[in-house]
Amino acid sequence: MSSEAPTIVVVKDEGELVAKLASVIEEAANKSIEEEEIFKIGLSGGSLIKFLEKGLPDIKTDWSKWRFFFCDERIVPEESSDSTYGAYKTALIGKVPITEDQFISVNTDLTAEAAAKDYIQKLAVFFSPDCLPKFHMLLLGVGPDGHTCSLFPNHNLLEETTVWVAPITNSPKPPPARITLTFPVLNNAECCVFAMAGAGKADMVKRILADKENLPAGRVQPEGTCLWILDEAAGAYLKK
Ligand SMILES: O=C1O[C@H](COP(=O)(O)O)[C@@H](O)[C@H](O)[C@H]1O
Repeated sequence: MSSEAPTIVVVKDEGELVAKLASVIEEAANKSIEEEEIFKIGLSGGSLIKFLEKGLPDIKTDWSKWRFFFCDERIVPEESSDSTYGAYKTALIGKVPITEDQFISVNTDLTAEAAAKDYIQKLAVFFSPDCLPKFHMLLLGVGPDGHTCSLFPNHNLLEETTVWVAPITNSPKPPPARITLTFPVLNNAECCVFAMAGAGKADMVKRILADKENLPAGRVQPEGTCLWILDEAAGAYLKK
């Protein structure tokens, strides 16, 4: 695990955050495509979706080389307002030149346990089964309790080291059934990026980045780089 401190970038407002996030993604995507002919990016849900809806259309890239994975997903029908895949389809299809088959989606017709196993099989098509998946980039959020992906404080999944993707059926935040990438996979990524805006995030940002409380999002310390992009409101309690 890297002991490097994360890089923290504070920009003025949500508009600048969207632009910065898009430029970071663009650079990583074009590098990966040049080197490997593919860009493997993991998406979180929640507030990140609207940042990507606004920022991705401006990216200059070979979109056909992108593959979108899910850092976590809720076990609900795609039509549900809780479905992360459903939200990304609405946010991105038709606005960036990508197709549904570029999303490696979770089979939410299954139970959480079966869906997690099935997603591991889907990942194994893109990553060697002999070692941990190495995503080019994982885009992450932080909930009000410090959770990231569907890794919640004091939950036994925080200690899960045997599987790439784990089920959870007692999520403290609804809906209760979800699947999530586990810490070994998060921390094997080439780059993890947190993007957060608004005063509502400020206290949690301070607890993780300044006070270094042992909260799930603070345990993301990847092999590669870790970048936090904040607007001034979210970064308000960090020392200048
Ligand atoms: O439930 C979830 O919450 C987190 C944080 O969402 P936010 O709206 O507070 O940014 C999200 O990263 C995760 O993917 C999602 O399932």
